[in-house]
Amino acid sequence: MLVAVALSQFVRPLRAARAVVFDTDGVITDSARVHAAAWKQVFDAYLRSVGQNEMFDPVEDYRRHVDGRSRLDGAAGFLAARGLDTSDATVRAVAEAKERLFAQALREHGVVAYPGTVRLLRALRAERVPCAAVSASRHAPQLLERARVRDLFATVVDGTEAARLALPGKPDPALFLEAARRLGVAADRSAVIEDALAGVEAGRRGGFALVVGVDRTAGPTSAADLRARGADLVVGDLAELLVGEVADRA
Ligand SMILES: O=P(O)(O)OC[C@H]1O[C@@H](O)[C@H](O)[C@@H](O)[C@@H]1O
Repeated sequence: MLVAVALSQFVRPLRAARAVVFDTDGVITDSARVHAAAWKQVFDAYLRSVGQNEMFDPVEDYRRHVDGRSRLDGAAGFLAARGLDTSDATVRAVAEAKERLFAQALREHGVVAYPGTVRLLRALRAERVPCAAVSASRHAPQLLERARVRDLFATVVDGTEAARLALPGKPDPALFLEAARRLGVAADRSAVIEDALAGVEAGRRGGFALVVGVDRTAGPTSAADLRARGADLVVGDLAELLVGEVADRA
């Protein structure tokens, strides 16, 4: 007797997902480094102005205090971590300066999508698994358009939507849950793919069936940190979620 076996293109942990929610900066588009560079320029100028010698580390400080958080939360988070002034005026001034630099960098250099992410998105589309893009950033729709991947997502929940709907930022799961709701699939049947520690924690707290951590920095503890915050699986590139690629860096 012949038995039909459905061959999946996806690695085993992803096969049960009926929807996939992607973070944007650093997962879909190569823009986390653009944010980090803009933050560094602004924080360093501020640190010098208040007589501090230890500058902003665009890998470690960014990962721990800024990545995945809204513009104001990121500014306040880093200043608080250094024990500096977190008054509304200072936080807003720093955040606005960063926004000017980021917008200028986008105009001058643009942004691209990671090829491995595009491969995964196309495979999900071929298997009719709906996908959403989520971001703390108000620039996310523009980034997705400029990287020519906007049409691969059924919905986008970005920083502007979060403000309009009064959704709390990551590590609260509200943005991811809103995305799953729009896709019409429960969180416990959906996967979240995130590179930020705050975002991985949000996926875990939201009760998602699978939380994939993306470790682009490959630092000494970066994969372990993603796991500690709740990642079930850590990959360096999203193509590793397709069969035939190596998945899950320990
Ligand atoms: O200032 P924006 O574009 O609204 O972005 C807010 C935040 O968006 C997050 O996705 C980034 O990780 C942060 O670095 C950024 O600060």
